[in-house]
Amino acid sequence: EISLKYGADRLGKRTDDAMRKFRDNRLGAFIHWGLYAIPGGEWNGKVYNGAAEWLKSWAKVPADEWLKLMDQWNPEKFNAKAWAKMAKKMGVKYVKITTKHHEGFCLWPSKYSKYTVAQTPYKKDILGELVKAYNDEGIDVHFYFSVMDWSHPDYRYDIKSEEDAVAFNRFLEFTDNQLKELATRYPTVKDFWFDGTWDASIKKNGWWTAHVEQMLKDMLPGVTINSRLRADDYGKRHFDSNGHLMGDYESGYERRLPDPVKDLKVTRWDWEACMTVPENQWGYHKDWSLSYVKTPLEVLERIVHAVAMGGNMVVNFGPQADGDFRPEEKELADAIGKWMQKYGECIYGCDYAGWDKQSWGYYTRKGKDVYMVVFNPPYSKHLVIKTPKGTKVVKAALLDGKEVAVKETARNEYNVDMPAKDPEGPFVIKLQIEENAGGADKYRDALT
Ligand SMILES: C[C@@H]1N[C@@H](C(=O)NCc2ccccc2)[C@H](O)[C@@H]1O
Repeated sequence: EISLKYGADRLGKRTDDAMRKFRDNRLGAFIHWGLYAIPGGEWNGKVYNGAAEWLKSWAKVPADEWLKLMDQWNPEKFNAKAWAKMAKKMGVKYVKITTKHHEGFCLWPSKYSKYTVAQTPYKKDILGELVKAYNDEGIDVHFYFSVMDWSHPDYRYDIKSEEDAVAFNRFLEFTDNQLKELATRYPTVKDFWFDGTWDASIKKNGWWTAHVEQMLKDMLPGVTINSRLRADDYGKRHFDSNGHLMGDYESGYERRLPDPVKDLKVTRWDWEACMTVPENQWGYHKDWSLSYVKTPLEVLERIVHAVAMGGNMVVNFGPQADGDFRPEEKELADAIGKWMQKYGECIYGCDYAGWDKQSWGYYTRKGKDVYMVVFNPPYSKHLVIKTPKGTKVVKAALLDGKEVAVKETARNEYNVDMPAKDPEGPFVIKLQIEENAGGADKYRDALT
């Protein structure tokens, strides 16, 4: 191992209550809301099929012209309580809100910028309304914060001169001030999820990323920080030059998930994935026909896949400029919520089970309970289980208590019957197991 000043501060998972809550929450929602919701992917009559929150970049709009969108920011349908009720009904335990995206527009009245809600016709503190509304519903609030800020003249993509260094140091101080402002104004925030940290300018200032994590943890004990903030002494990001995870959880699974067989290494640390419903739209885009849009079932499978591998999943919502949600997102929240209402015990507080994945779906585990989450029922009507050495399946039952037959078919192998009544969708079987069950069995391995 090489010595690092700005590498990982800790080895292994955090075990304190705040991190346990982060982990046990498992299911979150992202809210990407900013000026980009106004044009919704269209600029000067041309619709761009790239990510809508990057329209400024695709259409090559100068910052001062883009920020004029503030004059149109007046979400007359915005109702923070309604947003919080929708999140509650979906069954999310936390919501990550874009306090400031790459465009630099702040959803809170920051005194360090003139590009905030305070300088729009809406005037009011949207972030403050949302933090209160979600917290009142018992939902944790996490802050998304983009370090890269296209509105700020001192932002630099790289440091190539003394002038760059002086300007960027001013920018880092501005960023510190905004982060302290957020931590002071909204002390119930539970997490900071940093984005826009991939540029050389940040990689050359690993010290600053370590300082930000420490600054926020000093101000808000227990707060969690994502790995995407961090760069070490050599510019290595997420994992330091010794291969140790920086921050409190890996945040590299954006619109992708680890392979349930080949990538089991992720079960050794905490991680959180985030996903879009279209192929790649975080902010509101007026035309979702431009890419594939995932069905609620496909979103659900990704949620279960993440939890089955010991991770969290954050599902993205891109509210309209008027402050309402598009019908597809309302329907999605409703469908996921209905499933979570019935089967959420296989998600909340659950983790990687350590059993070999089978084709019918995923295992999750909470203490002694192992859950089978079935997405692909087999023609055989039997769900094959292969247990770890010394583990026996004692009983299997649906969550309403109705037992399903379990038959031992070989050493550590079982057939679990499909329920008699077609569940008509992904369903859960809860297993009662016995571990470290020793003793001889009746099976004989083949001589080959
Ligand atoms: C969580 C997502 N991270 C931002 C993102 O993808 N940035 C990287 C990016 C790089 C190149 C083209 C588009 C976007 C997106 O805008 C979301 O905020």
